[in-house]
Amino acid sequence: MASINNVVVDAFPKPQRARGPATIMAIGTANPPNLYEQSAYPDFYFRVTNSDHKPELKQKFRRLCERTMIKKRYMHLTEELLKEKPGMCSYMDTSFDERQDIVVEEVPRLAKEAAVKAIKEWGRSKSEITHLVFCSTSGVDMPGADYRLANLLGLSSSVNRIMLYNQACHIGAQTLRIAKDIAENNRTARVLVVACEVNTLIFRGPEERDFQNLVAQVAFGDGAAAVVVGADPVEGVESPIFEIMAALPFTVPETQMAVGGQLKQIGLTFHVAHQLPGLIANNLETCLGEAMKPLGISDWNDVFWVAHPGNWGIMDAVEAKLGLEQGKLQSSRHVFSEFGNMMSATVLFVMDEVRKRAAAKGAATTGDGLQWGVLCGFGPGLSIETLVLRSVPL
Ligand SMILES: CC(C)(COP(=O)(O)OP(=O)(O)OC[C@H]1O[C@@H](n2cnc3c(N)ncnc32)[C@H](O)[C@@H]1OP(=O)(O)O)[C@@H](O)C(=O)NCCC(=O)NCCSC(=O)CC(=O)O
Repeated sequence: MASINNVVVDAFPKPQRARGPATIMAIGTANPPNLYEQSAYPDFYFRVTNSDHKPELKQKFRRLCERTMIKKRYMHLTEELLKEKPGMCSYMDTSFDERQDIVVEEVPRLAKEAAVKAIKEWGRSKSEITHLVFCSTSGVDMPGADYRLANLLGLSSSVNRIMLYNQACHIGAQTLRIAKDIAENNRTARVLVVACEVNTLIFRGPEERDFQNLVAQVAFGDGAAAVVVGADPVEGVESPIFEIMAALPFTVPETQMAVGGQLKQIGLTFHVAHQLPGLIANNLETCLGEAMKPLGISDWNDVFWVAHPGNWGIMDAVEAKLGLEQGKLQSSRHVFSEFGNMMSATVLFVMDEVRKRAAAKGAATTGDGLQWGVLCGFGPGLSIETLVLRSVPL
């Protein structure tokens, strides 16, 4: 009986484990064409939501916009489009369906723009993409945005699709953790990781008593990022950018109220606790210590940083708590100020910025001249994702 079982088991193909670590081989990003200067946003927002009769609230909103330190954001929504959808401009009207109609189309469309760029940089045929790991906080659908994206790109009908909806910011780093597991356990796997956020669900009119809604309106921008991950790169064909040496998730106990949102008939509501910067900063060192233990690194200035920015206060708190030199979070601050918080896609934009900045200044490695780096994602849970990256020579 045992030998018959062995024959049956042997008949199935066994995935071959990779020799080396999962490697990031390409990064592509995309944003919608509509650019909003943060300094002009209060005028736009109060006009389209018919709220100009609330000058004090508008002044408060203007101060919040300034406090974010965001300069620009990109959004799918335009004044023309919003005029056709008055429910989305109100504070409390039932408007889920009209929001959903937009994101079902726009999330895969924007994702495709980023994915096409990543596949082009990767340099191999899209038919060689074996896995698609897609995350988005922008709506839900059946079949999902992963299905639509696979069709738009013309991926193989046997591509192994994974769709992660409604997780917010840390999921960008988490998709890389999932891709690492896939790539290292399947030597020939080539994983297209895509994070796409079209924050149409969050846009709502202002209301004096709802501070959390005002905060949600000042910070989020639309963006998509795509990354190709695989192990054992084919020499002369695939070019490594970063290797993913370790990936550690951590859920901070008793902090589920720190950040989160609810999908409702009025859209996606969002809340952030005032304590969030401190909570992240106070727990990050434990995560970094665990992740970096095999390397014996405990000075966080000895590594390059790819951190989800969250907001300006979070970056200030992390810098202060970990004693980071000014400039360590330069790429995070740059992406936040140029694009706003694009939730899951943001950390992948930061990774792109780190390698581009390194190349532009003639650094010795993709990690700003350093060998080792950390990639951090923060989101509801409170969830902290920590990845250890190794750069490659430039
Ligand atoms: C909006 C912010 C600039 C606010 O910054 P601060 O927290 O430092 O605000 P502050 O203390 O200076 O206060 C600014 C103004 O708000 C008022 N204010 C503060 N708290 C208030 C409250 N609970 N109710 C009413 N008003 C309040 C203050 O009195 C002040 O008003 P006045 O001006 O009248 O004096 C910042 O939180 C931000 O950039 N947020 C971006 C969104 C965000 O945090 N995203 C989540 C990141 S987490 C993430 O990315 C993970 C994920 O989402 O998954």
